[in-house]
Order: sequence, then C-alpha cells, then structure tokens
Amino acid sequence: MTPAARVKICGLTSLRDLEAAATAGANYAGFVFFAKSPRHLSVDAARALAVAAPVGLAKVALVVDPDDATLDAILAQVPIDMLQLHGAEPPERVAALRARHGLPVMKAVGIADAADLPKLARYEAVSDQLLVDAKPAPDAALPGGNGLSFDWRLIAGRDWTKPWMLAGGLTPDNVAQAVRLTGAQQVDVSSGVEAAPGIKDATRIAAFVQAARGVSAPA
Ligand SMILES: O=C(O)c1ccccc1NCC(=O)[C@H](O)[C@H](O)COP(=O)(O)O
Repeated sequence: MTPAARVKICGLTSLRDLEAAATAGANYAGFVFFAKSPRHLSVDAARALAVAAPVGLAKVALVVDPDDATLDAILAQVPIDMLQLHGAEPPERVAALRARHGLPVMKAVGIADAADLPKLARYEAVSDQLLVDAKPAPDAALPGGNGLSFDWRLIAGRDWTKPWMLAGGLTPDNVAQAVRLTGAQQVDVSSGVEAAPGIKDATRIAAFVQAARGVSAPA
C-alpha cells in the first residue's frame, strides 16, 4: 500500500492559492522570497497570507543565501514556522541561522548524480530537515521551482538521520510512484500544481495531495 505522505505546496502567491492548499489538506505552505521568481512575495504580501493560514498549515519561508538584515525584516513581520534555505548556504551558515532565529531549518540539497549524495550527510548534521531537490542547470534563472526531477533511484533505500522531503518535478501523475520508489514521507511541489508560473491550480493541488496520500483522484 502507498504510504500517506505529508505535503508542502510551495510558491503560494494569493489567498486563493492558500485556500486551495488548506482545503486540499496540505501540511506546509511555502512562501518564496526571491526577487527574480514569479512566485516572489513582498514582506507585506507574505504577512497577509501567513496571518490567514489556518492552524495546522505550517508556514515555510523560502530564502536564498539571505543576509541577516533580510531575514530579520521578514521574520519581524511574517509569522513563520520553518526556514527553507534554498541557496548555496554552507553548513556553518545553516547552523548559524538555526541558532540565530530559533526556528527549524530545512536545507535544500540539489541532486543530479551520485557525486551530490555526500552533501546529504553534511547537511543532515546541521539541519532539522532536508529538502532533496533536483539540482538546477548551471545557467538556470532560478535555484529551484524549475519542474525538474532527478533520478529517484539515487536515494532509494538510503538510511536517513533526519526527516526529509522529496522535491523536484513532482506532479499529480508521478508523485505516488516517487513516494513508492523513494519511501518519501513528505513531498514538495510548486510548478507541478500551477496553471502558469506563480499561479496555482486548485484542481491540481487537490489531485496532488490525494495522489501523495495514496487516494485515487475522482474521475
Ligand atoms: O519557486 C521558486 O520560484 C524558487 C525560487 C528560488 C528558489 C527556490 C524556488 N522554488 C523551490 C520550490 O518551489 C520547491 O521547493 C522545489 O524546488 C520544487 O519545485 P518544482 O520542481 O517546481 O515542484
């Protein structure tokens, strides 16, 4: 039987998106703070979403190599439950941010091939969770949210020491297979549930959550 996975919907940009994620039963809502992204939120826009989020929907701030002032400005205004570090933060910086802000930290680790796997242990040592994502192409405009997947067999059967989330190119159509193959207990999606970059599709969000939980989508 397919295990029931916890679901993060990343890159919400409107109250409509937030409601779709909450109604579908998502566990985490991701807010992107990265100016070049079509999913980027100002601090004010993120605050409006975060205060509207229902209890039980964990609010995740996705940041990329943030400086202290940027993070301070976000966290002073936006009630956040977890930080997602999606840049090239070295392990020492991950540990420092975790200590400085007193929030759980999820470090994104990009995987393209077996040479990337040792990074997982290095970041497990300093993070509360890992986000195991596809490594973007060197010339990619965005460090994540590219709808790109990696070879899931690379992590199948791995012994994990921390909770982790599978990400990268997941869709309502492939998430059940990804969960079965990797044993992921948590999954993350952004572009796979969008109608257009930065605009989520409520029907796709519902189908994704159902598929991740091993429930067939209604015909
Ligand atoms: O979504 C963005 O625009 C983004 C910008 C900068 C860093 C990370 C970004 N997104 C990360 C994610 O949304 C997900 O955590 C992950 O990469 C999966 O995305 P997708 O393949 O689109 O489902």
